[in-house]
Amino acid sequence: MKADATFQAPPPGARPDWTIDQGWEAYSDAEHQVWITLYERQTALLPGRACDAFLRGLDALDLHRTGIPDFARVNEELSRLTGWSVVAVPGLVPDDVFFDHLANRRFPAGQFIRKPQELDYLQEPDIFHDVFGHVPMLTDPVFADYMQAYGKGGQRALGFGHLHNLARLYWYTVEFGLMETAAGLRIYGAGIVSSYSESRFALDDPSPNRLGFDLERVMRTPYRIDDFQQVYFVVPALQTLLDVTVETDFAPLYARLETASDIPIAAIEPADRVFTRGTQAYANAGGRTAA
Ligand SMILES: C[C@H](O)[C@H](O)[C@H]1CNc2nc(N)[nH]c(=O)c2N1
Ligand SMILES: N[C@@H](Cc1ccccc1)C(=O)O
Ligand SMILES: [Fe+2]
Repeated sequence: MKADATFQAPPPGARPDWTIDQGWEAYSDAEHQVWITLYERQTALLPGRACDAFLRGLDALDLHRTGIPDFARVNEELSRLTGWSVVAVPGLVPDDVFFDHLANRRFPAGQFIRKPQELDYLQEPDIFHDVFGHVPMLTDPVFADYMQAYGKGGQRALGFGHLHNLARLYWYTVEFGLMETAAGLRIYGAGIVSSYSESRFALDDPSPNRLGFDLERVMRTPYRIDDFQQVYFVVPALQTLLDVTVETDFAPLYARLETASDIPIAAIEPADRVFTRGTQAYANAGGRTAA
């Protein structure tokens, strides 16, 4: 289901808000096995790589090794912790629908799971990316508030015609964010923690730039949806991310962005705080199509 302008009505069987029943009883043994394989690979890799909030959330929700989690069970704990819940959707939903869910502390998660032959690369977010990647962070009170604020900000950005700028903020934080900690850089972005290869690449590979997070800078930086990122942005703490985004009125920022040029994806600007000056070797060699 592509969330493009030609398909804005919910598919047959979905509710007006695009949600569907998870239908947990209907997952096959093979589908549960895909979850278990992915879960075990990631949980072996993530201690020392994912941030504490993610690892704590993973423990708290007990997204068990025994198969695809039942949203009803996850929601008991999640709603108790931060008032968030997970709702099932058929795939990508239109932007306004997505933001309405977030603004009401509902996270729309794909109901389907990837096929065993596509463990490592997906076009559309499946239940593993959405639930394993995103939901643990929603147990953190600060991140929980950030996601809700983002949903409200999304509604506002649509009104200003600046969703493309706000989408970059989501991409470089919620999906591909890194955090600076006393123990070193850690991952909090869902696109990284749910990926076996990128959870190593994002922290260890000499190729990508790793730069300090700056709101306007991020909103001027395009991103890649087809391969590992060429730049990651590092926040000092989740609280800092929440504070700057909530305290900044984006309206004047959007107005400035009308005339500001995009920053080339691999560029380093004089004002950037540089954690890693990447070689860009991976991207320059052609990325995943060359590998
Ligand atoms: C910009 C916006 O955040 C993005 O395009 C939305 C659209 N619809 C979505 N729908 C689902 N199910 N999951 C998503 O992450 C998104 N992302
Ligand atoms: N402060 C933003 C809203 C927002 C908050 C948090 C994250 C993203 C956006 C605005 O004025 O539009
Ligand atoms: Fe995602």
